[in-house]
Amino acid sequence: MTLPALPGHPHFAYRDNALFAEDVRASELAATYGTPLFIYSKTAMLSALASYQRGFEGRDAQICYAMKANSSLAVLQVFARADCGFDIVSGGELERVQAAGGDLKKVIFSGVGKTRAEMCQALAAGIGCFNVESEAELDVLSEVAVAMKLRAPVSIRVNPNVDPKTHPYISTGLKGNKFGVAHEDALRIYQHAASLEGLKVVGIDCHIGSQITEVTPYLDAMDRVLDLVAAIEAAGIALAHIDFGGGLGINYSADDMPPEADALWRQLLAKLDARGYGGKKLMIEPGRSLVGNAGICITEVLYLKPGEQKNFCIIDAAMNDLPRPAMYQAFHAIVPVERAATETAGVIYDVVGPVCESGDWIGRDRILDVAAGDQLAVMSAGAYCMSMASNYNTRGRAAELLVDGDLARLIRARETAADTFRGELLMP
Ligand SMILES: Cc1ncc(COP(=O)(O)O)c(C=O)c1O
Ligand SMILES: N[C@@H](CCCC[NH3+])C(=O)O
Repeated sequence: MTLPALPGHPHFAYRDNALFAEDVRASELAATYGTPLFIYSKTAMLSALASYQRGFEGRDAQICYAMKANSSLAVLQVFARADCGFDIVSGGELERVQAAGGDLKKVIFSGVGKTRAEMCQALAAGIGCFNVESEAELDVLSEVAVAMKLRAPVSIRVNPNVDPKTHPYISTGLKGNKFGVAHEDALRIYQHAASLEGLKVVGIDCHIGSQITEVTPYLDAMDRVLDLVAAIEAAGIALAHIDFGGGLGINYSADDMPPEADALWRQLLAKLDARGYGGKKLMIEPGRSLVGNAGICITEVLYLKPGEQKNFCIIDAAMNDLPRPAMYQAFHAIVPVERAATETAGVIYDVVGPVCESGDWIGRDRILDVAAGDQLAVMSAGAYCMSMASNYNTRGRAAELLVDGDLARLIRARETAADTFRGELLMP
């Protein structure tokens, strides 16, 4: 049996057949903290960030980490300390930025359904920009700001109608998606925004989708957005910044080969320069590409269940911990935490969790050489795993660790059952 290469994980590697997270042996962490267990590498996060920073060297650019990818406080702290802003989508995320010590002036607030209460909260906090997604939202935001005797800094999310060539559930910039305003309506809506008393137009933004592995959709979206910038500024509305969103993919397997962030931005900046907008302030909102390959989830094999059609490898992590396979048929590599010294043929398994749903699978048709009690690592689990985790089947959410060199720190305690029903009340 040929063991799969670890896709894109320089900070999670085997040493003498034992998987290490930076300089810490994963099996030792699992023995101390139990499973399922998320382990993040701080170095991996900072090196992913460094690729963007290299790409933007010498430019006026602000990286706003899209914290929906992983909003654990210690993860936010890593990015806040590295001078990042944050892209948020709820008042709850704003409170997380505050709790992690982030700079509120570097916060941008995206999302199609901001409530008045969230607008008040964000205005009072003094965030940097509201990325507004509809004309109706502009009117409400202006009203809320006027009532608070403030002016809300706004950018309007335009929908460039570009196919990002990714899973349909995570493409966002096509006609028919709920996000942003249509390209052809954008100028009129900007003129409306500029006329509202409670608003100050500061920028324009777009975000075309997630797990994008090609450069062309970005180049096309940039052209479409720059066409609008020209038209909006010709109408007398100045745009201080352009925000190109997030979306850059990671390599979950050898089939996904996205460009490096610095290489992507070299091409995008060349276009920006060629079109005469190289001096504009730039913003981006990367999520997955900063944290996705900086995390793994360690799980224990509970049972092996041979079957006529399928063999099942039942693990203690489930769709409530790792929802991406159930939601998008997403692929995560699954590898042994301690490899056998000699290779065997292995057996083909569907790797499934204990949740009562047929959709509760983590990997299909995986060749594994495992026994009950062994540990497996689900790779590329830093993004959209813990942040989308649930308590379905009254399963407490997993513990999380942050590793930095040979130091591992608990950054989230494992949830107990009592944690999951705190706040629930019995009838008198
Ligand atoms: C508005 C917005 N910005 C940024 C992101 C981050 O995307 P990604 O994690 O693909 O970089 C998303 C999620 O797709 C988003 O909806
Ligand atoms: N949750 C998705 C990405 C959604 C991006 C948010 N707009 C995923 O895991 O791939």
